[in-house]
Amino acid sequence: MGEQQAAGGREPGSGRGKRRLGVMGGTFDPIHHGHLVAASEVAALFHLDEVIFVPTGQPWQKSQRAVSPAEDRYLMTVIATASNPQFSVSRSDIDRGGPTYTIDTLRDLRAVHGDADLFFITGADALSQILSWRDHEELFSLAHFIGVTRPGHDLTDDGLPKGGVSLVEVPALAISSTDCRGRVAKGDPVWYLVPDGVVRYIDKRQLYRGA
Ligand SMILES: Nc1ncnc2c1ncn2[C@@H]1O[C@H](COP(=O)(O)OP(=O)(O)OP(=O)(O)O)[C@@H](O)[C@H]1O
Ligand SMILES: O=C(O)c1ccc[n+]([C@@H]2O[C@H](COP(=O)([O-])O)[C@@H](O)[C@H]2O)c1
Repeated sequence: MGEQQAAGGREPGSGRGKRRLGVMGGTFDPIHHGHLVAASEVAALFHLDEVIFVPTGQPWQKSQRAVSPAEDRYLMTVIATASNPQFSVSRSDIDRGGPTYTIDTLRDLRAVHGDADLFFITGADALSQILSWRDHEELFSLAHFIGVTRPGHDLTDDGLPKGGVSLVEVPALAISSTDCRGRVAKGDPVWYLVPDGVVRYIDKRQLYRGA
């Protein structure tokens, strides 16, 4: 485990006294322990003051399937992060409306958080697609990107701007939201794959029964 590479041989933004904010964007349908471990590990390695989880409004690259209502995904994210004082949740992508683009997420956060250093945390699968994201050339001027290992996906920064991305190995948890939804649909347990409160919320709202 540990950081494989940090831009310029040191952690970006360190020693400048600015707030260091992690941004963990995701559809979180549902949020699971893979997301939480990734955020926690990056927060420790990069000395982040806070990690802001940002549930997507409309994830345009997931349009081939029905995504659960944004309010359910938002509330599950709040429940999952509530016990960690370093974690918070933003409604920015949900309240903006329309398809969610990370360029807008980062612009909104920059407007609210002034001159803080932003660190966008993303999994190996998402990192490999980043050149297909809207305005990807500008993304790297707004935040430093941290790609984390994810079982089944190679972690590589091939083709990405030098200095714009750090690669980090986190404890591997072979959990995906797709798998969690499939398990609920089959009546299999999701205890310990997602936080206890999220298990209860899924049950209360009868989510994923027909997934
Ligand atoms: N087990 C995991 N380990 C590390 N990173 C993960 C893991 N699961 C998801 N991520 C990362 O978290 C971010 C948000 O993920 P997302 O909400 O799409 O979850 P997901 O499990 O990939 O969902 P789905 O299975 O529905 O595609 C992405 O950058 C993704 O790569
Ligand atoms: O900006 C884009 O064009 C873009 C395209 C695909 C995904 N993203 C972001 O990547 C993060 C993970 O997305 P997802 O769909 O894997 O949950 C989330 O914050 C998305 O908004 C962003």
